[in-house]
Amino acid sequence: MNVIKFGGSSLASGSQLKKVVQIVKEDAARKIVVVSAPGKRSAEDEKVTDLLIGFGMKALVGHDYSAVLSKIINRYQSIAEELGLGNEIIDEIRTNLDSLVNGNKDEPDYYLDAFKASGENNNAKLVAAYFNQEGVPARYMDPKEAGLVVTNEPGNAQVLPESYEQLYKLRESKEVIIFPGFFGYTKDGKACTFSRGGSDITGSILANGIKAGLYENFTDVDAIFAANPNVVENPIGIKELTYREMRELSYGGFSVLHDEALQPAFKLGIPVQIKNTNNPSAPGTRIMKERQMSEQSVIGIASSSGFSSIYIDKYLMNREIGFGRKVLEILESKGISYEHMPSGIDNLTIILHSNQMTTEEEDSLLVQLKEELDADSVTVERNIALIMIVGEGMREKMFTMSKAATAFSENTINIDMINQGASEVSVMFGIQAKHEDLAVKALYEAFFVK
Ligand SMILES: Nc1ncnc2c1ncn2[C@@H]1O[C@H](COP(=O)(O)OP(=O)(O)O)[C@@H](O)[C@H]1O
Ligand SMILES: N[C@@H](CC(=O)OP(=O)(O)O)C(=O)O
Repeated sequence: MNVIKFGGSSLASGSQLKKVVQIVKEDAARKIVVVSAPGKRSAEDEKVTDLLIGFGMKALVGHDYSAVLSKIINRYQSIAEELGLGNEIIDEIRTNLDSLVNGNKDEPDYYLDAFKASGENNNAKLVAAYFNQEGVPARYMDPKEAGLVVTNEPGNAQVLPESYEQLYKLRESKEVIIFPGFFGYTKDGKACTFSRGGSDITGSILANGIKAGLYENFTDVDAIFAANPNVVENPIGIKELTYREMRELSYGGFSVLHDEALQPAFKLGIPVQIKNTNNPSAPGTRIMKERQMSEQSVIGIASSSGFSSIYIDKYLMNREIGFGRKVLEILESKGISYEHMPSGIDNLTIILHSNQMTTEEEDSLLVQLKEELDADSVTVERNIALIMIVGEGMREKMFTMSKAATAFSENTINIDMINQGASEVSVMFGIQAKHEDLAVKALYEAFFVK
């Protein structure tokens, strides 16, 4: 039995949904279908989730939301009309959207999460109606009824372990199950979403819960490419990846699969297959425990921006017992998480997501670090991008670092930080964000073209 997830791009219009039903019909193992909210039909289009956030924000502060609400209803309506579905489903969606406004505004994060979750929830109902019309017996599944329980962290929910056992019973369904992605319910019954792009996580959780043979993730590209196709022209497609490689690449910026979406499948060794809804016969990319090794040491190059790098310098730091603990305690007291912390004898760099602080808060953090640590200097670099080169084969090949360093220097890109993960599956470079695309192109050229 397989779990099959369709992303927003695969559900953006009626013609996309026609492909989806065809794909599900082709393989009787495809019993659990996870759906996102309708995504973009073109580069300029808006995702229904983004429209819902706009709707929720306006409703929260009492502003006029009628225009954005009409846009949302029109998205569902145009899909329903294209598919020849009756008015019933649109009436149901309209009633649901109207009711969201009356949620509890005393808890703004949960209030907004109910809006966000409705995008996939209403779409799952629409997709189930369409499947039945097309002769595929299907049933919408409410995540609450299914027992998908999550932590009380709106916009960043984590699955609770008891969910897996509860979800196992979905195997018994005679009909194809249409399960809305992106959210679950807290123990006290509130809808709570995963982070953005989180329908991928739902698919993986369900794959674990029903002990699936395969988790198929359908999107709008033929494969996971060795570099972001929006940066590098015609990058090569990757046939196979290990879980570890994919984890590093999706963390590093390969937005095609959410970086939290591997763990549940990985725990049971369930392979994940990325496929293209618009070209389902393309083999796609398979992610699994082990892969066939090739001559190629590096398998992918990822990048992401929006980081700050705080540099702390103190003579004899290496001798000072508890120095690292003090640094981390200061971050913890401010509710700040850090991404990486490479260190030298007398210095330490902390890489963190810039969006955790305003510039003023960052300045006051620097003062606090300097004073409480009695540091010689504490400085910050903003607008840092992280570039990651990833590949299991890097452990054996000694020249990877020199090749990367040459690519940077030939393009006069200064490396602010280097961090080799303990797993030796990746190396990370911190550079000025303005050089991000150039760095990816240069590394792609060095490892895949030359
Ligand atoms: N290395 C990569 N390989 C493939 N796609 C990538 C990569 N990096 C970024 N992407 C982008 O990810 C997109 C697919 O992810 P997403 O938009 O979340 O799809 P969906 O709507 O199916 O959830 C692709 O269209 C592509 O632009
Ligand atoms: N619709 C949600 C969740 C999601 O996973 O969407 P998509 O599959 O289109 O990335 C979002 O936009 O964040």
